[in-house]
Amino acid sequence: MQTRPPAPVLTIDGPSGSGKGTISRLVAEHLGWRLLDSGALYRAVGYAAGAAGLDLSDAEAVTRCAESTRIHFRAAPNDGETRVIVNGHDATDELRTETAGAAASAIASIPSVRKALVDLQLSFRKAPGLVADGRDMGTVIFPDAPFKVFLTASAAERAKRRYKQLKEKGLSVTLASLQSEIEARDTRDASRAVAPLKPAADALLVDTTGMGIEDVVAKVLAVVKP
Ligand SMILES: Nc1ncnc2c1ncn2[C@@H]1O[C@H](COP(=O)(O)OP(=O)(O)O)[C@@H](O)[C@H]1O
Ligand SMILES: Nc1ccn([C@H]2C[C@H](O)[C@@H](COP(=O)(O)OP(=O)(O)O)O2)c(=O)n1
Repeated sequence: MQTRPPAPVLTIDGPSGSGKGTISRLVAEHLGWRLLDSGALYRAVGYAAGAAGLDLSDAEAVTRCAESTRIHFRAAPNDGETRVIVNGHDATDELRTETAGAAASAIASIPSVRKALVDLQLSFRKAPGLVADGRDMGTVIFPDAPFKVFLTASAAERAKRRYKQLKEKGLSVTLASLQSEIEARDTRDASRAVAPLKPAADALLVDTTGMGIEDVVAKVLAVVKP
C-alpha cells in the first residue's frame, strides 16, 4: 500500500507584533491552505484558567485545564475576524488584550501545558497544506515542515504596530507600557526551558522593520515552492 506524503506546512514563528498573524492569514488565503493560530490556543487556556479562578503558576491545575478546555475556531461571515470559541463561549474579544497575551505567555512556560496542546496542533495538518503561526512551529511542532520563516522587527516598531492595532479596536493603551510588556514577554518566551522562542536552524529570517505588509507577503511566498 502506498502511503501519501504528509501535507506541506509553512511555519511562521516570531515575537509579538512581528506580523505573524497578518502575514500568515494573507499567505494562507493566497495559497488556499489552512491556518493554525497556535497563540490563540495558549491565550484560550490562559483565559479558561483565569475564568476558573486558577493560580496561573499552579502547573497541575493549569495542565488539567489545558487538557479539558474545548477550543474551536469559527470563520466569521463576510471575511471578518475568525472567532475563537472557548468552552462554548465566543472569547475572541477577551483573548486579544495584552493581559490575555501575558497570561498565555505565563501558562505557555509549563511543559505539561504545551504537551496537552500538541495533538490539537498536529490535527490542523491537512491537504492541501497548512500555514502555522506561533513560537515553536518550526522547531517543535512541525520540525519536518518543508517551509520555515522567522519574522522579527525591532521592539519599538512592534510596540508601535500593536499600539495602532489596539487603538483601532478601541482599547485604551499607552505606547510605553506596550513596549515594556512586549519586551517582558519576549524575554520570558525566549528564556523558557521548553520550546523557547528561537528561529529553526533551517528558517528564513525576515526582519520586517520598515517593510510593508505586501513586501513581507511576497518574501514569504517566495519560500514556498511547489
Ligand atoms: N510589515 C508590517 N508593517 C506595518 N504593520 C504591520 C506589518 N506587519 C504587521 N503589521 C501590523 O502590526 C500589527 C500586529 O501584527 P500581528 O500580525 O498581529 O503580529 P503578531 O501576530 O506577530 O503578534 C497588526 O495591526 C498588523 O496589521
Ligand atoms: N506556539 C506558541 C504560540 C504562543 N505561545 C505563547 C507565548 C506568547 O507570548 C503567547 C501569545 O501568543 P500570540 O502569538 O497570540 O501573541 P502575539 O500575537 O505574538 O502577541 O502564547 C507559545 O508559547 N507558543
